[in-house]
Amino acid sequence: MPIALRIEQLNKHFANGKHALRGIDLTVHAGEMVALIGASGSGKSTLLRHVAGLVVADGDSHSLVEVDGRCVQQGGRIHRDIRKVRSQVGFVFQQFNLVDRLPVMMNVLVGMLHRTPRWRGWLRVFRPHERALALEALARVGIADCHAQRASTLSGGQQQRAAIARTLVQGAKVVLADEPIASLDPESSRKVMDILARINREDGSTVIVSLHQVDVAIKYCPRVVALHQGRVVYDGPSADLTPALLRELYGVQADEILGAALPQAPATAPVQQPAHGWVQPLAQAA
Ligand SMILES: Nc1ncnc2c1ncn2[C@@H]1O[C@H](COP(=O)(O)OP(=O)(O)OP(=O)(O)O)[C@@H](O)[C@H]1O
Repeated sequence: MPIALRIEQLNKHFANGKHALRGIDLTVHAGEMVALIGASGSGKSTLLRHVAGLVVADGDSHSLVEVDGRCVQQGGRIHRDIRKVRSQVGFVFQQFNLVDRLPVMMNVLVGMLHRTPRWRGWLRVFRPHERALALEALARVGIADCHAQRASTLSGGQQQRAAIARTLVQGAKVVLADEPIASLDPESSRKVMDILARINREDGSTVIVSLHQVDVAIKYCPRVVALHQGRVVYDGPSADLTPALLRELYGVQADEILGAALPQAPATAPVQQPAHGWVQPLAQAA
């Protein structure tokens, strides 16, 4: 399988001195569905934003981020052809990032702007076949009947599905979803996760989704990457992520990411080390 995402030696200090990412190395193959988990502040959003080229790594580093073989940023500098790479990367935000006052259809058509002449984007002139594609994308996410409504009139779950439809018309090979279900009710969350899984399965898109709760990650993603204080502390099969291992990796923070669905293991339960995947026990990572 070709490599969809390559991250090497990624370090990030913010201006306030916060060391948000610490030596991240990560390779994701095309067609994988990967969950990024970790407690609040562990660096999930920061990592995804580096992949999309929205945040730049430390300037003095030897860092590299490549998507689909193309450089996003290297050594703390965004690549000059970033627009080409960005067209391959769909970003789904926790807060949907739709334009409230515009119709749903127009919000979805925005995903096509990278391949339409600029004047058409300004004047919002889209061809019938482009509108048909947008409608098809809305049908795939189950909200075609809402296409003429203003985005602000949709429920949170519907807005998130519209945001996913936007990545569909974009033709993104890699979909980054940053806590896409964090502000949704359980039923809307299930629908959004089902849609992401379908895009991965049916279109072969690579999906990297950051999630707060490990039960959702295990249900939908064969591979989990766990962050703790800006480091990867686990990278392996989701099936091997037992509550006991999570407690070993996260200590008192484990309950935040365990979610309600997993049985509570006694804190003293022996930890089964998986055959592979356990990157660095917390005690050694500190
Ligand atoms: N622009 C910024 N300036 C300073 N510090 C930042 C900035 N963005 C993020 N941070 C800090 O970097 C760390 C990682 O933040 P990040 O948002 O990536 O975590 P997260 O795992 O996505 O958290 P959450 O699950 O709460 O969204 C946090 O300590 C956060 O406060």
